[in-house]
Amino acid sequence: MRGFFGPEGTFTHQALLTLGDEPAIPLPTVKRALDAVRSGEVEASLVPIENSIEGGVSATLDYLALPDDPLQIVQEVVIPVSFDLCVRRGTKLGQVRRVVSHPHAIAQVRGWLDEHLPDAVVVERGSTAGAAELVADPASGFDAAVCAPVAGKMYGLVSAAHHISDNDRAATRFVLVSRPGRSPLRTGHDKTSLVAYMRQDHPGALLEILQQFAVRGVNLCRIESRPTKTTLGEYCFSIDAEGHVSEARMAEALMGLRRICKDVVFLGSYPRADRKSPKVPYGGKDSDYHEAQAWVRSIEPLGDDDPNPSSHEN
Ligand SMILES: O=C(O)C(=O)C[C@]1(C(=O)O)C=C[C@@H](O)C=C1
Repeated sequence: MRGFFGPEGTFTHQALLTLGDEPAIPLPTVKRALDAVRSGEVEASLVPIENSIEGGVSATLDYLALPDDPLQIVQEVVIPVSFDLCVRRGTKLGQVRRVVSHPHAIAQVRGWLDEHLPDAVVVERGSTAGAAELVADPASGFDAAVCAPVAGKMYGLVSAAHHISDNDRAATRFVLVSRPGRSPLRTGHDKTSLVAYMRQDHPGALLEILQQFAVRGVNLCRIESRPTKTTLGEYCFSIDAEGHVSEARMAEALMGLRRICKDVVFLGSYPRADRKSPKVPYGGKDSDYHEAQAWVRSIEPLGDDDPNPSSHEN
């Protein structure tokens, strides 16, 4: 059985429905949804990871990549997100004093709220659908939820205002996460996610990480720094790169990272939702790497007359 960041009616739920109509368990927080995968309660969970306006979803980035217990992304889904202001039947826009929603949703309608409800108190809660469920109860003290119109309907609310997003092209990316195992097969339009921990802070440390990808012609689709949660000012880098770990240039980039970083947490290679194929640079095909490797071996057959090659290292 699958889990998802719920309750029913979240954008995560809508994203899940695009994967089929298998029964799935709503879990109230991202942490719960990921813990349920770790404990084996569910075989995989769908969680939000990135929004085109607000950026990365910190709870997902952090709980997914626990260094001692990382999970693996096996699929991604991207859906457009658009919000309504949902109220109990009979409530007029002018009567709305207290609004509730998920922090990412609030951030995406900030301009509309400032213009239309400048005096309203805006309160953050765990999810957009959870906010709609709250507003349905008149004793909750909330008059309106910022949520998907389907969530409003699901909890018996009506829309006091439609399409209140400040940016009408907003989209959120969700990932289906399972316990570590074999990556889904390479499709030719894949993404690889990982977290890189620098060996020590020094000038050019980030540049060295980026160079591992750049020299092999691997394009990055997302990079952000996250606190390591050990010392103030210490960060790791959460990265999505174009390509699959079974491709030679990606494997070489990962090996390069592994050599220069304190730790690299692999979070999976999986098909891109937009099916965009990467541009392979000159000399970047698997056959180019294999030919070059065969050439080096033909010059100096590996290890043949040197029983202990590492003894030359200093
Ligand atoms: O609360 C929801 O409906 C969610 O699925 C979470 C979430 C998010 O974390 O970004 C997903 C999409 C929207 O951008 C707002 C909230």
